[in-house]
Amino acid sequence: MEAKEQGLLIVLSGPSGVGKGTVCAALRKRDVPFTYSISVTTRPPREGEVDGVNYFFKTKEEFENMIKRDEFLEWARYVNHYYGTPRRYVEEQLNAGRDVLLEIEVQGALQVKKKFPQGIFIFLVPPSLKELEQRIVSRGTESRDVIHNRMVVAREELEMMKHYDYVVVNDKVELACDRIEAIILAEHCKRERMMKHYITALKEAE
Ligand SMILES: Nc1nc2c(ncn2[C@@H]2O[C@H](COP(=O)(O)OP(=O)(O)O)[C@@H](O)[C@H]2O)c(=O)[nH]1
Ligand SMILES: Nc1ncnc2c1ncn2[C@@H]1O[C@H](COP(=O)(O)OP(=O)(O)O)[C@@H](O)[C@H]1O
Repeated sequence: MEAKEQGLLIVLSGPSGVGKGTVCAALRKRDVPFTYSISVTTRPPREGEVDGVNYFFKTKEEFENMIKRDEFLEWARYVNHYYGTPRRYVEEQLNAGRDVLLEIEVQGALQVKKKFPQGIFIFLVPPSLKELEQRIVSRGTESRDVIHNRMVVAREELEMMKHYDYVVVNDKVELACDRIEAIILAEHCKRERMMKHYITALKEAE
């Protein structure tokens, strides 16, 4: 008898500059078998970002047409730009039994929680707010004004931690990855998930 698991929807959020991108890149190197959803955004590409790899970069009009056609699982406006998760790819991957990781901000995560209450919601936090600002400054991709706006939003976002199932401190990247891997491993072993599959498998074997 084989207990085949369904894919898990994993949502990772956290304030700008906390290290979401860095931690996801480190998880990729570990060959953790996630499917990473690629978001659509109206934000201009940063140096080194590639269309279709980091994001699908679209105009405001293109984005708004995608909203009208109901092509997003969730979407939000964040610091003057639109960001959204294309629905179809995520649904296909979950149905194929693959875990899908969404790296999205809080408003979008709350929309996903309504549609997928069984999702796993992880909030990445910095060791301190001072360290957070330093990371955004040292990344060197944002102007002083944008950094100020992002710090204002970051303070509000930290309040939203209460909507998440898990909080992971990104003190050291490898430790943060260990924690995320541990959470996902444990979630795969959850009794209610396993029981559902065993009951299905038992019924099929009857
Ligand atoms: N709701 C939503 N947020 C997204 C999506 N893609 C990225 N984001 C979030 O948008 C915020 C800004 O992303 P970005 O401009 O790449 O900056 P950075 O993540 O701070 O480096 C981050 O909190 C991302 O997690 C998406 O598809 N939907
Ligand atoms: N654990 C960490 N310790 C020190 N610096 C980090 C850590 N995680 C990320 N950084 C640095 O912080 C900056 C912001 O990280 P990034 O992944 O771009 O954040 P986000 O995607 O959350 O906006 C980058 O310069 C990155 O190298």
